[in-house]
Amino acid sequence: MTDRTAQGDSFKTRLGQGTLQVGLWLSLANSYTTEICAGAGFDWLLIDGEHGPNDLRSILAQLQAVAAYPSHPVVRPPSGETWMIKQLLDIGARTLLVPMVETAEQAAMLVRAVHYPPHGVRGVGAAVARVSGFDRRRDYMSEAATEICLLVQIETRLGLDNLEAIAAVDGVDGLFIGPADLSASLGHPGNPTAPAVLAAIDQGVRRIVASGKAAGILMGDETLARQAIAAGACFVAVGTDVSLLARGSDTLAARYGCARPAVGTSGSVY
Ligand SMILES: O=C(O)C(=O)C[C@H](O)[C@@H](O)CO
Repeated sequence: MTDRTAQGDSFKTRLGQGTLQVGLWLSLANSYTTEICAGAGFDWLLIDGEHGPNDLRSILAQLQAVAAYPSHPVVRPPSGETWMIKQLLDIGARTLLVPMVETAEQAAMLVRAVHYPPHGVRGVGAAVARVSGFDRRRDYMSEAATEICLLVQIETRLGLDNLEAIAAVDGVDGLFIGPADLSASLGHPGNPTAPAVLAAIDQGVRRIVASGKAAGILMGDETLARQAIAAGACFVAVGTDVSLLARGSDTLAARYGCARPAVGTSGSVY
């Protein structure tokens, strides 16, 4: 697998240094479009198994497609189930973004899920898995702990309340604010740009940075993305494959007068 870990320049290393890394969100669940996006040069690419129609095999195909490029793949499972995490790590995901983390206890369970005993509960099967190069990497078991990067999503009122306790969990490498879910949890569903939500996002990013952990976010609006970066966010997804295709095709259709009118009035930041 291609990664910059060997050169001491991995996504995880740069995360620890607070170096800005710009990403793209991939929800199309397709290795062909993922490869197109990998060629664009983003620092990282989020393969979304929570809301994108992915399964283990489609995530595997996308990891294989990205491997030829320097962009670092981050995989989001639908939830933080231990068995899902084991399967994703075995197919070669090094960095996971787990949605809906609300307590320190939940974060500690996730840390245990990504590590082998005695520090965790990850099942041992790397010898037959892609992550070890099918046992051609004999040092995988001893190196896994330093390579794996665990990111958790803060996207509810309870998660915000417990932010410092979650950040204090050893083994959590970064905390990522989810504006869509957070806006719903704060009483503004479908409106992540409501002033109260934007204030909570700004405060959340600053609290994560103050905790010493890396802060991340998805923000497709450039002004808001740059505000998050100014507040200290260092892994920032700035758009989605879906919106690039949808807005690009809308725009082209409109130029020839065949666009369908948009429905509804609420704006999206994605
Ligand atoms: O809550 C959020 O925002 C996220 O977690 C990202 C969304 O899931 C993303 O799919 C855009 O809606």
